[in-house]
Amino acid sequence: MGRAIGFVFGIAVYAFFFVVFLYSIGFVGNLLVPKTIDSGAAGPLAMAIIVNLALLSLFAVQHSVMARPAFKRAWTRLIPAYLERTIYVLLSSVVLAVIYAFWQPMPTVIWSVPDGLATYSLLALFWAGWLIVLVSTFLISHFDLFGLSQIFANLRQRPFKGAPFRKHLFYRLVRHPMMTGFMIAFWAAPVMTVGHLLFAVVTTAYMVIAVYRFEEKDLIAEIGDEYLEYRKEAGAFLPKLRRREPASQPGE
Ligand SMILES: C[S@@+](CC[C@H](N)C(=O)[O-])C[C@H]1O[C@@H](n2cnc3c(N)ncnc32)[C@H](O)[C@@H]1O
Repeated sequence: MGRAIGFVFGIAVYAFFFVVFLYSIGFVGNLLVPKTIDSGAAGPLAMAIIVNLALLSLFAVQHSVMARPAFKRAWTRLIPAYLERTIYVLLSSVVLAVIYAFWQPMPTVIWSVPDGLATYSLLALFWAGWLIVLVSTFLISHFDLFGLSQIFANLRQRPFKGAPFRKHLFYRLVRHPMMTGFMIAFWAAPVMTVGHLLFAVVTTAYMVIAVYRFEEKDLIAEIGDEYLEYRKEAGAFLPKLRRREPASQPGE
């Protein structure tokens, strides 16, 4: 009975996450959803900056603290281990929903590209960014990342074996394609307002810090030399430029 409830809870959390993910696209892209990054009446600028920075900090703290191995070890003494990822996904989604609900618009326009090719190119980049994010989750293991494999293994009373370390497709070129996708989606805006720029700058800074300060340290501790070698082969967010080998001379 407990296992079935855990399974239904995990599925419900995944459905909630997916709605929040779709809302994120609308929020950042000013598309379809009722509240977007630029919608609503603007209040005092200083207050908007304080509120928005507090909201983004809330996400950074929740997302980074709960992902640390030491936190997970302590946390899983209080909750069933198979629900750890599900609860992480739930709280991350709730914090994102809070950000979208309380975000303060800062509508001064920084840039606005002319209609036509420039706008279409940025919109294509915007959608490409989100697609890279989604595809990357499947390249690692979508169902592990969002807790579904864990609740399914528990339902079947099987041990959960996490996904192996991956170095294929996007991950052959860059070590953090999901973050690259987010960065593209956040910066590729035909109309960039002060609020949107604040969001793009802070989230990009957070992703760079979180990757170098936390995620890669954990990966090196877990995988060791293989990850250190991988760092030489693939760039963090952009593919490495490879120097062409000089053509060998006759007789060499
Ligand atoms: C939200 S994902 C982001 C992955 C990566 N930073 C990216 O941007 O594509 C974070 C999880 O992916 C795992 N991860 C990172 N690189 C991986 C790889 N190459 N293969 C398998 N798992 C990986 C980390 O251990 C962490 O649990």
